[in-house]
Amino acid sequence: MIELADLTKHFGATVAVDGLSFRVRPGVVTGFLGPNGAGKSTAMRMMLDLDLPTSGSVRIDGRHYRELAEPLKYIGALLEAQAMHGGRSAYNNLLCLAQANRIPASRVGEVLDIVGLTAVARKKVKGFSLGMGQRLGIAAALLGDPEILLFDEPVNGLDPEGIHWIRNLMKQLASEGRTIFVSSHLMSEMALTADHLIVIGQGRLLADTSMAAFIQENARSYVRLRSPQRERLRDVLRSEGFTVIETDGGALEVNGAAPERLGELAAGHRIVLHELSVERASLEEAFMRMTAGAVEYHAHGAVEGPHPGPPRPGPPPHPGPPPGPGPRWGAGFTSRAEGE
Ligand SMILES: Nc1ncnc2c1ncn2[C@@H]1O[C@H](COP(=O)(O)OP(=O)(O)OP(=O)(O)O)[C@@H](O)[C@H]1O
Repeated sequence: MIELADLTKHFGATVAVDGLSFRVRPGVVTGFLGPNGAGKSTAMRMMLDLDLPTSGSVRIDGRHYRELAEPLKYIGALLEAQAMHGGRSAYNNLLCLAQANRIPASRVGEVLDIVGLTAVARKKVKGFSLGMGQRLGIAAALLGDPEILLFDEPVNGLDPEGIHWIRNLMKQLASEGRTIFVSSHLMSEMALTADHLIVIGQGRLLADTSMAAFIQENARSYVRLRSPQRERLRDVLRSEGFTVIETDGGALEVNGAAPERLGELAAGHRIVLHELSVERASLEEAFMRMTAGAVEYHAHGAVEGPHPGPPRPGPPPHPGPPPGPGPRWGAGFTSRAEGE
């Protein structure tokens, strides 16, 4: 379990994380979403004691990171940039990490096996592909057999096979009762992986809910119908109590209806249908709608809710243009970011 209590981080005038409070629970994959610059990486870095909070706290199984005698045995992380020694082999990189954390050397072979790098264990890391590097980073995160794992953008730049592998690994780790917390900008992938979602915008909590509830509450599912007898169909549907939206493209959209019922109604009135399709609400649509008011930068008019409705109140505007992204440190668990 990870617990954030009123966690706040300022970088000069930039408020990167603003009073965040939530819990990440074991046994499920929890997705961490937010537009660029929302504060996801900063929050994750504070979970790992790589950035110091300006105020508030993070507890790992009830304790602060610094109170954990052997932190790698509690929490492992794959951050965006990995701090691996390119001139050393995969095996030696992990062995150094194991020795520094009093983890038996036998565990190195085990984690290399889990991530499928046994065959290249003695090869220098500088020759590794992006996918191999990600696998090695995950091996490092798994080294202490921790109950809690953080993954910051784990599928960035990976091919479909690599993405599939990481997805299944995270699900497997969660099914073992571990706490899995993962950030990603790939909505379709997140929709397949996460059971629960934490959504932030401009450093503040926007949602802490199940994947299903988030999509249901923030996006629309509807049935689309096309017919050469459009007006008749519309009148029949309305007389049956359905809410029908007429689109510019000539289709009819019906919210919250079973497609079977609509098809039977059309057949009962001898109305020809050219299309009867279900449009399921997507995580991407729900995310765009929820965060439309909370993006740090976006092209004019580029971010709009996918369907009409009152705009949601977003957090107040950002206090000012932030500096460029801060330096990224890997999962070496030793260095603090500059700029503090
Ligand atoms: N070391 C730093 N020094 C100064 N500002 C920083 C530093 N790290 C992050 N920031 C700023 O804090 C804010 C949050 O950044 P952060 O990287 O945590 O967001 P993010 O949600 O992970 O973004 P992305 O999705 O683009 O990776 C941004 O405005 C960023 O420019």
